[in-house]
Amino acid sequence: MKVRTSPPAKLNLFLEIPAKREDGFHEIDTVMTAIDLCDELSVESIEEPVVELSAHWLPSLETIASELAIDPQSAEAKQLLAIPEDGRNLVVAALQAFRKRFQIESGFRVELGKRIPAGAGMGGASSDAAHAISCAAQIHQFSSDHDGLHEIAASIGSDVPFFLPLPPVSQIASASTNGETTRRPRACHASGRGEILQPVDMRTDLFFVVGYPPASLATKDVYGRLRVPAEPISSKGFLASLRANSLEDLTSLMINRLSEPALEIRPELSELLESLWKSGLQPCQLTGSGSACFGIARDAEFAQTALKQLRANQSVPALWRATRSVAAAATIEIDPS
Ligand SMILES: C[C@](O)(CO)[C@H](O)COP(=O)(O)OP(=O)(O)OC[C@H]1O[C@@H](n2ccc(N)nc2=O)[C@H](O)[C@@H]1O
Ligand SMILES: Nc1ncnc2c1ncn2[C@@H]1O[C@H](COP(=O)(O)OP(=O)(O)OP(=O)(O)O)[C@@H](O)[C@H]1O
Repeated sequence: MKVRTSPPAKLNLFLEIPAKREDGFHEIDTVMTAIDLCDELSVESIEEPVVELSAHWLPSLETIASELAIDPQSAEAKQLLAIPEDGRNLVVAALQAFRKRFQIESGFRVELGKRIPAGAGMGGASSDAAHAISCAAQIHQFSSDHDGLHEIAASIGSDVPFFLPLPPVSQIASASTNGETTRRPRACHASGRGEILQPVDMRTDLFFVVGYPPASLATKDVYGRLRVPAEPISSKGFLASLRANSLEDLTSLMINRLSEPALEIRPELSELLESLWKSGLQPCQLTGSGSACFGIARDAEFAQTALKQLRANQSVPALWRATRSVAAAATIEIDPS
């Protein structure tokens, strides 16, 4: 059996880090939405007890390198655009964990088409891993509610559970019971290490322009430079504005506590942020641990206008994408071939 899905990227609209934990990770207080910038994943069951992955850029490595204004044969491109095909790829790690957990003898053959840049703070690898788990569950006829799926996801990475369907309401920590709860929301509040998820009722779509510069950032390095705030800001006010769809309030309430350490490592990100701001996309900020930055547009048309302007400005090369909020969890199609 072969199935297909399109793992989406995510943006952190709000990210505060209230504390460092004993286990070396940090407590986070974040609001994330998935966006319609998606990879393409196909997963097929095979008899051999292995996980085989082949990965490539969409539409091609050359096109992506040209947008980033780098030579596709250069060492820089090799470092920035490398996609591991072995156990370092979170898809392989997730499917191996799935086979081990459920004692599955057969293996998987996976094809991965990448559009989401890595080391971008857009959760691309995490989304691929979560969607691979959902595909494996579908192939082996596990319910998408199976407890084990969230456990496998959390063991692969802090951002991975966000991209699975949420557990039924009774299992969601302090879930709202007023009908706004859904298992495939466009936005979630995440706490703990990132695995305690609560859906957020976003009244309308949000529109964005996202920019990824020719520079990646390692999540570990960015957290490593963070100074935990003495007085963390709660996401409560931000969540209230998001529910009320009050874009003006969002401007003053948006925050990413990882911006400061990310900008210390990559000061050139300030130019990317400035160009987003100048094109009228406000508020704008870094997503996750960077290096991608985004700005909010008032509607889809404004996002397209800003996109054209940003692409015309050759002095700040980046993968610029106009995008909108979508559900994070997989919709899986059965491949008839
Ligand atoms: C920045 C965010 O993207 C915000 O959503 C996430 O917190 C990062 O999640 P992620 O990339 O899935 O991170 P992981 O792969 O679990 O961890 C990578 C490294 O980031 C740091 N890390 C990550 C998550 C967290 N809550 N606290 C941390 O301190 C740890 O040093 C860890 O070794
Ligand atoms: N499926 C995958 N696609 C691309 N890169 C992957 C994948 N799995 C593992 N990697 C490796 O993981 C590294 C970080 O990729 P990832 O997309 O997780 O970073 P990120 O954009 O910072 O996401 P996050 O916000 O989850 O930290 C890459 O440099 C790459 O070598």
